[in-house]
Order: sequence, then C-alpha cells, then structure tokens
Amino acid sequence: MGRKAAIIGGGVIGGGWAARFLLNGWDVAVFDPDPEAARKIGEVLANARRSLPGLYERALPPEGVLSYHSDLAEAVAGADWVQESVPERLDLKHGVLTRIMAAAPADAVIGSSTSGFKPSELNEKGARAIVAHPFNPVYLLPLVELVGASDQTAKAADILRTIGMFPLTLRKEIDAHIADRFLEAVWREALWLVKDGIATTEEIDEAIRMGFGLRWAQMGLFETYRIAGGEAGMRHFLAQFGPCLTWPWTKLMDVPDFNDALVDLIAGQSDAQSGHRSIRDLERLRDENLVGIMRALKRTGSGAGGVIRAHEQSLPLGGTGPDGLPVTLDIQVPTSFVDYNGHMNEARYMEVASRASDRFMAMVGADDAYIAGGFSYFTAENHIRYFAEIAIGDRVTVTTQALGGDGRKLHLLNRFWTGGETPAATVETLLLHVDLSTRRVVAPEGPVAERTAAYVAAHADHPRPDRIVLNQPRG
Ligand SMILES: NC(=O)C1=CN([C@@H]2O[C@H](COP(=O)(O)OP(=O)(O)OC[C@H]3O[C@@H](n4cnc5c(N)ncnc54)[C@H](O)[C@@H]3O)[C@@H](O)[C@H]2O)C=CC1
Ligand SMILES: C[N+](C)(C)CC(=O)CC(=O)[O-]
Repeated sequence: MGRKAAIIGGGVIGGGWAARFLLNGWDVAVFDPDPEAARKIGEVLANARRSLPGLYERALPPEGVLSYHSDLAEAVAGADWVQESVPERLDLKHGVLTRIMAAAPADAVIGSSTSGFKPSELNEKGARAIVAHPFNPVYLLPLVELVGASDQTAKAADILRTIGMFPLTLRKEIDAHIADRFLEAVWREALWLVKDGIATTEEIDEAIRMGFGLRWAQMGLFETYRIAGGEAGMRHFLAQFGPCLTWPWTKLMDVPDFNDALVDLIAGQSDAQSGHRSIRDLERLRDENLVGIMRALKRTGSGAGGVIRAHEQSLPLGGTGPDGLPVTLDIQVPTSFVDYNGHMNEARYMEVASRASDRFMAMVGADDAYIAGGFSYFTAENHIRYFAEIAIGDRVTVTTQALGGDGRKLHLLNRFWTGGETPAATVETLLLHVDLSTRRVVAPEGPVAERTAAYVAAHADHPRPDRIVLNQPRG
C-alpha cells in the first residue's frame, strides 16, 4: 500500500514538501485555508517536475495522488507523516499541533518545519512533534535538520533517506537549530553593510556568488579553511586568522534597528537588482542552476552529490522494456537536456546512450571493480537515428540489445522508448575491450566473455533494426 503524507500549511515550504513526497511516490493530502493554496502548490509542483528528475539517471517512482481537504482531521487521517508548515508564530503552531494530535495516527511522524522554535516550545501544549526543518526549495535541497525525541528523529531519518533527503540530527535543541543560526549571522551582517551604505544588495550577492558561495556547496566551511591553511592545514589557518576574531571584522553582536527605513532601503535595492524578473522566473533559474551544481557534485560524490548517488542506487532499475529487452536506463528528461529547438539536444542522446552502455557493461561483469582491475571497454563508433522528438519531462526508457560480442568487439543497440509502439531513437554502438595498462585492444576472458556470449545468444532471435551501420563486413 502507498504511503501518505499530510501537509498542513501549503505555502512556500509546505508546497515544497508536498512536491518532495509526491514525486517520490507518496500520496499527499493538503490542508491550507488559503483559497489560492491549490494554485500555488500547482506552480511549485510544476517547478519540481521540471527539475528534480534531472538529478537522477533512474526514474523516480510513479507520482502519488495529491488531494486537498477543507478539514484538517480528514487530511491527517491514516498519514504516515504529518508536516506542519504554518507561519512562524508559536501560538498558531500550538493550535495546529493540538488539532493534528487529535486526528493523526498514534505512530505517525509529526514534523514541524519551524525555522527557529525548539521541540520543547512546540510541545508545550502536549504535542509530540519533532522539528524537521528543511531548506528552500524543499524538493531539491536534501538537508533536513531533525530535533527532538530520539525514537521519532530516528524514524524520521529513515523515511527522509527514502525520499532523497539528508537528515542531520541535532545533539541538543537550540533556538534556530544549526543552519539558521549561521544564516542569521550572515544576514545580520549583510543588513549592517546595506544600512551603513557600505554595499548594495547586489554587491553583497556578488561577494557571495563569485567567491565563497561556490566553495561552500562542495566542502562547507571547515574543510575549505583546512585547505586555506596551506600544507600545514587547519592549525596554520587558525594561527593566522584566529587573532582576527578579536579585531573589528564583524558587528554581529548588534542588530540593526529593523524599521521602515531599513525595509525600504533593502526592498528598494532588491527591486532594482531583480525586480525585472518574476519570482517564478527566478525560481526556475535557481532550480536549473541547483540541478547543474548538484549533478557536478554527484560526479565526485561530494556534499549533496553523495546523497543523490545513494538515493539513485535505491531506485529500481532492471526488468524488461516494451520490446522485452533489458532496461539499462530509465530517466525523465530534465530542463538542461533541452536546447533552443525545444527538444532533447543531440549531445544528450549520446549521454543517455553512453550511460545505458555503461549499465550493460556492468551487467556482463565489466563493472567498477573490473575496471579498477585493469580492463575496460572503449567506444569505437556510434550511430544515432532520430525517429520522434523527445521533449522536456518525457520519460525515456532505454533497452539494450547485444547485437554481437565476438572476441574483442561488443556491438550494442540502445533503443529509446517514450511511450510509442516504436522507439523514439536508437543509438548503435561499437565498443572494444581494452587492457588499460597497455591501452591495447584485447579479448575479454572469464565471466565477462561468458556473460557477453550469453546475452548475444539470448538476443539473437530478437528483431534486429532494419539498418545496421556498424561492424559490417567491408566490401
Ligand atoms: N520560507 C522559508 O525560506 C522557510 C520557512 N520555513 C518555515 O516553514 C514554515 C512555513 O513558512 P513558509 O512556507 O515560508 O510560509 P508561507 O507564508 O509561505 O506559508 C504558510 C502557509 O500556511 C497557511 N496557513 C496559515 N494558517 C494556517 C492554519 N491554521 N492551518 C493550515 N495552514 C495555515 C497559509 O495559508 C500559508 O499558505 C515556518 O515555520 C517557517 O519558519 C522553513 C524553512 C525555510
Ligand atoms: C530565512 N529562514 C529562516 C526562513 C530560512 C530557513 O529557515 C531555511 C532556508 O531555506 O534558508
């Protein structure tokens, strides 16, 4: 049976949670008295559908069912996870949590998105909520800070991993958890810089995005500073910059007077900086950049990239495609694959086929361990045929046929299926088996040779393409 999440409060964060659960196959029930809630969540969902699948080389599970409810008790009935995301006011959260407690199953995780309240404050009226503090956009960023009873945070952590998130469980409760204390310090300093006329909002953003912001996504603060200490590492860094802490480098102890003048100054500069773009437009730009950054991190397994890799491994791949051949890739086309003509760019066909061939290599035993042992396959030739357009969001299931695997050559046909009765494209590939120490072509031996021969034999009676271009007799 499917799992159910109840989203109480469907604004910026509740909408993001709804998308995260839904796109990972959970049914989602929303309660939000705002008559515009369905429209707003619909727009968040559209952004999530454009971006989240682009992180993975495997398809996410089929979407769950989304429902809206005018009654909180109806929304939370039968839920495995209830997420409270109403505005950051303690009295409001107390009232909502009391109503959740009265209607939610006794074993449901009850999470609060609160940016700063502690569980002891949230539960003053007898609730048993934990803090499950996410980051915007919730459907893309993996971090969730968990605070509260250890049996509940442990249960929550296990669930969060299954939806591609990174639970960080706090050792003890503290106002604003870990990340928001940090963000608040940076934000306060930025407000001072604007108020004192030292920098504009745009100049502050340049100072972040042109420099240290790029470093933080992949190594954080301390690992970055370790490197900044040179060969002597962290100790040298501390010796050099520790004394600066007592110099007047920050004004963190003071809070600028948060009055109308400061609001007008900041909001005015922000309008001048970004007012020519709609919020939805900015969200799409942000999401596309985040997907690109996270895909780069996935290559090295750094930071969020490691989380995506682990989640991807847990997504099922296998079985057979519409033609009865093994599925070697199953993806949803992300924005970044689409070009100025509004369809998947030719370079991406090669990327998709290359990943499918990698998977087939692993299936015959030429996997990471085999390559580390000194042997691999190199591609010698490719031939792409386009039969139908592939658009953003299309699900592409690739099946691979072993057309030949005699001796040193491995001849494959990758068919791209997008729902039609015939493939939308095919990529024929000829690979050569190589000894990586000599860089010379050699025949595979042992299990790789045997499994390849078995696949070739098994696929021999399967219909072959009407035109085979590669590995043909000369003449
Ligand atoms: N916006 C952000 O960057 C982040 C916010 N948070 C936290 O998430 C929570 C929600 O914040 P946002 O989504 O930004 O606020 P928001 O203002 O975008 O959304 C709040 C939603 O709650 C609904 N609501 C109000 N009273 C309600 C009630 N009694 N029952 C059900 N729904 C009700 C509103 O109609 C609205 O749709 C806050 O606790 C906030 O601190 C956490 C991480 C980031
Ligand atoms: C500004 N904020 C305190 C609401 C920020 C957060 O809670 C997390 C985020 O997404 O930056």
